[in-house]
Amino acid sequence: MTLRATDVYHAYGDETVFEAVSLSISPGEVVAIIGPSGVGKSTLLRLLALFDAPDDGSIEYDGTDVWAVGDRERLEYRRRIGMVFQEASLFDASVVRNAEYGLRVRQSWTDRIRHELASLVGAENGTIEVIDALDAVGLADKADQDASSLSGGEAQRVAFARALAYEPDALLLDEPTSDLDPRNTAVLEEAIRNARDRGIGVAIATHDMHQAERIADRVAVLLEDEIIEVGPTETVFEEPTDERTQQFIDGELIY
Ligand SMILES: Nc1ncnc2c1ncn2[C@@H]1O[C@H](COP(=O)(O)OP(=O)(O)OP(=O)(O)O)[C@@H](O)[C@H]1O
Repeated sequence: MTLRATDVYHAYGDETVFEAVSLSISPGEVVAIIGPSGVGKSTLLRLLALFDAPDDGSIEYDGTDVWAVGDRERLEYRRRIGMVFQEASLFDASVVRNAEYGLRVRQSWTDRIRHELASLVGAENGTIEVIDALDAVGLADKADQDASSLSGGEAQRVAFARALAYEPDALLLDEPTSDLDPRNTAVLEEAIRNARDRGIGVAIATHDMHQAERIADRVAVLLEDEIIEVGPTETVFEEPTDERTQQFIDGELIY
């Protein structure tokens, strides 16, 4: 499913965040959104995830203006999106209970059928999708552990598994590794690549330029109310068309 923001204007009260932002995320690509703190990266992800409606412009999923359809249809679209925030925000329950939360919200099969199928393939502590998702972040062996006993990095990996478990069409990631050490970051980056390779479209807001270089297919630079540049990662980092992009990457553009 292709997500697209077209000429989106958004403000909080009198404070304009951006004027006319356009960005698309296609199936099977990772798009990194970079830019200074407070420029609106999280806001853009929230708009793409349908948490908030844009004040002007449109958000389209596969060409459908999702704020022009009814609430029920929009909810169906919303369920096709997985979102991961900077904070894992897990429930006080086991790892597997946390990881299966999104799936429960979306599920169309009964628990019993899912668990029966899971037990057929030897995944006794959860459904197939949940065990797969926990496996993708290297935590299948901790499925029955209390989430409260996890490290911050492991908790964030469970939050990613929770988003992955119900097989979303797109993943929107808001600085998901900003509090993580290099090892946990590497595990999540590998899981992001694998999700991309399975056809999931990924948008990630990040302050880590090296991370953007490592995992993004395209990079969008958000600055001064607009996206000043968007293009293939190598082009944006090696031969940016806007001199402010180079200044930002070099750390010379401070807001
Ligand atoms: N709920 C809100 N109410 C009012 N203002 C808000 C709200 N959320 C964000 N803002 C403001 O909108 C602007 C953009 O915030 P946003 O969090 O989208 O930026 P960001 O680029 O993600 O920042 P960071 O990199 O620090 O996470 C900021 O000036 C912020 O203070």
